Amino acid sequence: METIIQENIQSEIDRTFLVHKRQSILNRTQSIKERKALLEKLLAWIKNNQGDIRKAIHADFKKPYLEIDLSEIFVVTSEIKHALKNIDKWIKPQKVSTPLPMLGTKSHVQYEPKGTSLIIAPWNYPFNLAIGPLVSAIAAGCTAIIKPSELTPHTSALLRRLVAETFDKSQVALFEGEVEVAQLLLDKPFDHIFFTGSPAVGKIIMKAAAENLSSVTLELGGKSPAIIDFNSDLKDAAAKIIWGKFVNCGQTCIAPDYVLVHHSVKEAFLTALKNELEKMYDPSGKGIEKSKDYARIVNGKHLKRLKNLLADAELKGAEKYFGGYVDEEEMFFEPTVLTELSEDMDIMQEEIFGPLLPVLSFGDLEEAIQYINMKPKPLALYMFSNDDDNIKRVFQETSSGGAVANDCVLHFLQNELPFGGVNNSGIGKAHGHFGFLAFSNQKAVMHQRVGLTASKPLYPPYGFAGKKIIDSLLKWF
Ligand SMILES: NC(=O)c1ccc[n+]([C@@H]2O[C@H](COP(=O)([O-])OP(=O)(O)OC[C@H]3O[C@@H](n4cnc5c(N)ncnc54)[C@H](O)[C@@H]3O)[C@@H](O)[C@H]2O)c1
Repeated sequence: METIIQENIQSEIDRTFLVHKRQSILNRTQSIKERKALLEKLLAWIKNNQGDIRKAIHADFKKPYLEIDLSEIFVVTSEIKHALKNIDKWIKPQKVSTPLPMLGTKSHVQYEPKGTSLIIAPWNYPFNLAIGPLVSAIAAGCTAIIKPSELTPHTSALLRRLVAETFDKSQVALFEGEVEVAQLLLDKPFDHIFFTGSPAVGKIIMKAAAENLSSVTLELGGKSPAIIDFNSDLKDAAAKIIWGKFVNCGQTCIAPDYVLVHHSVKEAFLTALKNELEKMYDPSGKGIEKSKDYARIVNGKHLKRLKNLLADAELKGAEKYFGGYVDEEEMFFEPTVLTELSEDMDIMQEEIFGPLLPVLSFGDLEEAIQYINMKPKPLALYMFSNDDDNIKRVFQETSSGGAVANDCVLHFLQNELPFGGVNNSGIGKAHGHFGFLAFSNQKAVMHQRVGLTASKPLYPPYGFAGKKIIDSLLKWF
């Protein structure tokens, strides 16, 4: 039975890929007006179905409506509006200047759609991370096949409806399913693969892409640090870290993974963390599990993984400063702050991706910088300080996909910035113009008129005239 289903999906994938291959060639002459029309249709669908989007994501892991509106819907609608506003500018061929040895020629960069694209999305922002990259694919003129996460079935079903009601199958298609479906898709020679997920699966994707030399954008994860300098506004920093860490129940790729706080303000910072946590998630004092503003863990497997991280840390000497309560039936995991950490704990090696926050201290900034530089490069780095020189120093002496001073997570909303990681946290960039570039081939175009080779002196049989030209090139340029 399973084999028959597998064969059906296989033939459906084969057929869809072929259709997309043909369409992607036609798309080379697609007008900007056509691309804008597709984006406007997408925008209208989202506006008309906002209630259904909320319901689907909430059904998957009780994400609060306000968080859905901000981090799933607004992020995507602003991405679409930004593309609609800028697409004419992005598509325009870019003239380049002509260096002296190239006099007599004329050159420009032409943006052509890469062609067929595959978008593989994770579960943690299931709408945003499937549709956000689709906006860039459409803006660039690519066809797209989306493979949403199997862990958020309500959102996946909604995405299927969105695609069916908005696009012609030849432009955008969607395949739901488990890992096997992703693997069948990955056998196809896509022109570009845009993957969002874990570094471990990112490596599998890159290997599969290598078979066809498909280009890739890998939006991965990692351990993003937050540094609290001795002179920072502790109350403000604590509030921002509590929000950045516990929004979406800590299941955010750019959540601060752990905190490095200057030893002189550690106790005051921990007190501020506790105060801010209670203010946000337990204002009535009835317990955080009663809060409607706190999401749940996506499934039992992840809940168990987080419980194991906590147990391993406690076994090796970590102390719970706050939290630790778990209700398995409700998939509730209380926001938990840990101190007394050491490097042999799993929690200090793996991306946490849940509501556990280790707080470590450092003596001077050099120590914090060295600690970060010993680990794989993070997706984001947050620096809370009142000293601009210290901020500048940390940003210069560490490497991360993004960096924010005196806040966290917010850079995701800034469409003018490239979003993505570096090495272990990702390859390539997304959002706005950078997303458009990810799905575009930057074609080098030159027109010869009377340039270097026009009178053929550089061709064999080599003679005096050719030698003279080469000699002067070497001498003067
Ligand atoms: N950089 C970003 O923008 C960003 C955003 C969100 C999440 N993330 C990262 O994603 C991870 C969490 O999401 P997840 O658990 O859904 O990630 P995941 O890597 O387990 O899965 C992501 C997608 O890949 C597919 N997949 C899983 N195993 C596969 C395999 N062997 N072959 C082919 N496809 C496979 C899944 O079906 C899913 O659609 C975290 O590491 C997080 O940091 C990164």
